[in-house]
Amino acid sequence: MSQHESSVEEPSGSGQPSGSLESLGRKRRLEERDVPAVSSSYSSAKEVPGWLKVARPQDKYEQYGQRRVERSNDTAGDSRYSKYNISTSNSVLKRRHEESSSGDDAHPKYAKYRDESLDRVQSSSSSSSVPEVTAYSNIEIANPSANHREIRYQTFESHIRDRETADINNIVRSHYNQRTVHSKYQGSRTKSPIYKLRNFNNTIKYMLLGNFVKRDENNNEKLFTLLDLCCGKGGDLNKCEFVGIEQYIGIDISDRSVEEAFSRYRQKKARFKSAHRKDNTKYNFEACFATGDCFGQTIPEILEPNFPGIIDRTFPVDCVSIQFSLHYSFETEEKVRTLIMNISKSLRPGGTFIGTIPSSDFIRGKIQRKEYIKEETGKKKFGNSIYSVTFEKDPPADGVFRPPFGNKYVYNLIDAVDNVPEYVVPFETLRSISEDYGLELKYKKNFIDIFNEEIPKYFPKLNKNLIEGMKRSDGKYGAEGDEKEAVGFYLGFVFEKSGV
Ligand SMILES: C[S@@+](CC[C@H](N)C(=O)[O-])C[C@H]1O[C@@H](n2cnc3c(N)ncnc32)[C@H](O)[C@@H]1O
Repeated sequence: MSQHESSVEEPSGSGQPSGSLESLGRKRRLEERDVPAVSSSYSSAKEVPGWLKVARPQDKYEQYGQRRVERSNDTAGDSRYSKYNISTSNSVLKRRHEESSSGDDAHPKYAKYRDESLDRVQSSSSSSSVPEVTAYSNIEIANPSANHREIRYQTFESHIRDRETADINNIVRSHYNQRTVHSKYQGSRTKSPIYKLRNFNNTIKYMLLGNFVKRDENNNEKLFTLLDLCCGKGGDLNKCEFVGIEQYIGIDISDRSVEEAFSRYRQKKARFKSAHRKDNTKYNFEACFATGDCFGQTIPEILEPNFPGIIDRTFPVDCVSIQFSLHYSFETEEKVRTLIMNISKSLRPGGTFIGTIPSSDFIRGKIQRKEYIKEETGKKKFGNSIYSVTFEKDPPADGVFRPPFGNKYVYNLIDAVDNVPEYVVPFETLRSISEDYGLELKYKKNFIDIFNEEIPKYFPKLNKNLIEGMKRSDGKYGAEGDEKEAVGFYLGFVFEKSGV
């Protein structure tokens, strides 16, 4: 989903002065550091930054367990990786944009901007449903405004062939790759029909991250770190500056999105690091980005080939954030367990797992109250002018999905998500699996309630443009009409890693 498409860039400058979050100890740590813990300036794939050139104990990786990855194994002889069956060759560091060109159905709407290679999804039998792991560091992104004149706003539609037969990873990757390319040319974001909705969703994420991303006050040695799973185009980078983190690690399956996220980060990265003169319009944290499948690979499998030593140097982290994405994992129990294991093993005790997902309570209510229509195809559908949910199979009359995995629906959000398959996330199942991995539920609330409860506190803290972008027709702030129902489809949650 995506409102998820929160790739909404909020208006620039929404990074909040984080002076209140800075303890003296932290300032000292920053001053004393002479090498960044996660460097953004890897000039080539072969160069390993100095801070990573350390011996690392093998058992650090063992906490993530063993996963099978189908790809060429050229790591023979390196016993550290044998249990993950992952490649350490430089070949995996190559950008993998060479999805072969299909030359298919050019859409007149943005044909001139078209990257035809993005249209085709790979066949479901292809082993590439697990992406090759790619690190992003030294990437040149053309400035689109230099090449194309902005004429009018063009709403987004994806063009995915083989949609019916392709597997979810391929559909999702193609969709978000196309979305990323399109967003460069579509015109001013303020013209989007869901501009207000995006601002609303961003505000919710500010509130969740602002309230629940906490540094480890008992450990002055560790840098304040956030792992952003399914990070998309880096729509939450501003929020990370807002909460004052020191290190950011972003992973997404869409290589175009990861490229874009890195490009955005690089453009706003503060050049000089000084605890005394902090430029709050810039990113004062270090970051790295990688492509990977967060539901099918372990975090070391994704990160280590590109950033050797990163697990030992930067994990466990203080927060794992997964925004508007977890529902894609509910295709199978195995995917959900892989994801939750990744999250739990990445977190320090007391660290938080923060996410936003469609609410199974909301979906159940719609079904129980029979607030749906039957399409000509016989499929049941609910929604309004902004969003729609179309069930693949008849939903259960009581709205309780059993078994809790693989309950597919197609989600549509105007100008953002174009009929992409998603899966119902029965919240109790998420809670129970999370508990299996030592994650305890701390907070769960519908978006409307989060907004109403938190807005008095956040109104003075957030960027003015973001707030103004939520102005309703009655002069108040928040969501209204069809947008209100569309945002009410979502909930925010927070789990905490148990232990000391
Ligand atoms: C709606 S977007 C959300 C992006 C970002 N979290 C935000 O809030 O702006 C969903 C993201 O999930 C990513 N995604 C879906 N399945 C994934 C997977 N298995 N592994 C990694 N990323 C995945 C998509 O590529 C897409 O960028």
